[in-house]
Parts: sequence; C-alpha cells; structure tokens
Amino acid sequence: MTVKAIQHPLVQHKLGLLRQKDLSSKDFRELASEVSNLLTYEATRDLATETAEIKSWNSSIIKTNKIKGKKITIVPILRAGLGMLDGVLKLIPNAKISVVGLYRDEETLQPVAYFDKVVKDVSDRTALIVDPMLATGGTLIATIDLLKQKGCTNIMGLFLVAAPEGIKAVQEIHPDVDIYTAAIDECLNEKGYILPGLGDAGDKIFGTR
Ligand SMILES: O=P(O)(O)OC[C@H]1O[C@H](OP(=O)(O)OP(=O)(O)O)[C@H](O)[C@@H]1O
Ligand SMILES: O=c1cc[nH]c(=O)[nH]1
Ligand SMILES: [Mg+2]
Repeated sequence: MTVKAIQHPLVQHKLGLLRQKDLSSKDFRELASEVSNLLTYEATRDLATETAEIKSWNSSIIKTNKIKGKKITIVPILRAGLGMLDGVLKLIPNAKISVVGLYRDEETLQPVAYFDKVVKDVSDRTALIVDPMLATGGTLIATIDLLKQKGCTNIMGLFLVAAPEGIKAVQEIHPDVDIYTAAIDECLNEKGYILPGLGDAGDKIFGTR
C-alpha cells in the first residue's frame, strides 16, 4: 500500500486556507476543488502509457504517448465527496462516475450505507474514491468492501485530510489500496473528528450545520 501525503507548495498553501475558521461555503468549495485537482495530478503520476501513432500538423506520422490499459471510474462518497468531484473531473473529464452514499452514525461512528450506483464494468476499471475526510476509516473500508464485492481489483483513494488511526485501519484490512492525501493530521478527538482537521467537511460544502 502506498500512502502519500502530497507536499507540493500549492497543496499545502491551499490546505492552510481550508483550515481557517469561518470560511464561507463558496471559499471552502473552491479550495476543496483546487486541492482535489492537484491531488489528482499527483495520484495519476504513475499511470502506464503506451505509444500511439498520429498524423501531425504537417501530415507526417509521429509517435505520441497515451494512457494505457484500465480506464478510471471516480467514486465520490456522498455527500462530502461531491465537493471533490469537479476538481478531479477537470483532469479526467471522460471518467465514468460511480456514486456511493454512506454517512457516519454520530454515536457509534459506524458507517451506514444508503445508496450505490456503480458502473457495470467496474471490474475493468481503476476506482478512484474521493472523500475529503478519512477519519476512523470505517467509511472507506465499507466503500472498498462494496467495490471489491462488485469485482473491482484496482482501487485508490484521494482525501484532503487523513487521520493516522484511519490509515492504519484501512491498511490492515485493504493493504492493496493506495491513499493520496494533502495531509496526515495528528489524531481523532473523542467524537471522531480529525485534529487539527477541517471540521465537518460535508456541512461546510453544503452549508448545513
Ligand atoms: O473515516 P470515518 O470515521 O468513517 O469518517 C469519514 C466520513 O465522515 C464524513 O462523512 P459524513 O458521515 O459526515 O457524511 P456527509 O458526507 O453526508 O456529511 C466524511 O466525508 C467521510 O465520509
Ligand atoms: O473530522 C472529520 C471527521 C469525519 N467527518 C468530517 O467531516 N470531519
Ligand atoms: Mg458530514
């Protein structure tokens, strides 16, 4: 399993802005989208390429590179994952989208699944899960379980902020899944919120409280 905290200055700068108290939903959405875009760039760095021949501007035949093999399905986890979707789609505009809906029970912190619409050919695709927060890891583990049950074998996850506890939990159960995040934070508080974290990302993106 690769766990990569992206140190790029633009990512770190924008993450710092995201952490500010009293950020408007508009600003939170814009920054979440921009960081997601940059995380996508990093997470796709090692995709295999192959040579293709094309007719160039003066009609000569030249060799170019194109992405090889498995295509991608983006998997936003409702609700908060929707806040990352447009940033990812800007770089992978032709990706199919598989939506899953899970929320975390506030008392038990256990994930509750309420929706899934996964592309039929998910077994032929790389699944790119997007969710701003990886806290206890329960939501991510349940999402990976669901994708694997449907035949998906190649799975990566993009997060704005991840907690060490959640990364460890996912690593133990799904060691084959790669994780890309803008930050690995310190810990979870007694309510399962990441510290220093971002607060409730879903509420910030949707303006609910
Ligand atoms: O790692 P975990 O402990 O499972 O927590 C992480 C989950 O919690 C948040 O969703 P939330 O339950 O708040 O739902 P929402 O997106 O609808 O706000 C977050 O977006 C993750 O999906
Ligand atoms: O810190 C956290 C943990 C779970 N979900 C959030 O939105 N924030
Ligand atoms: Mg929420």
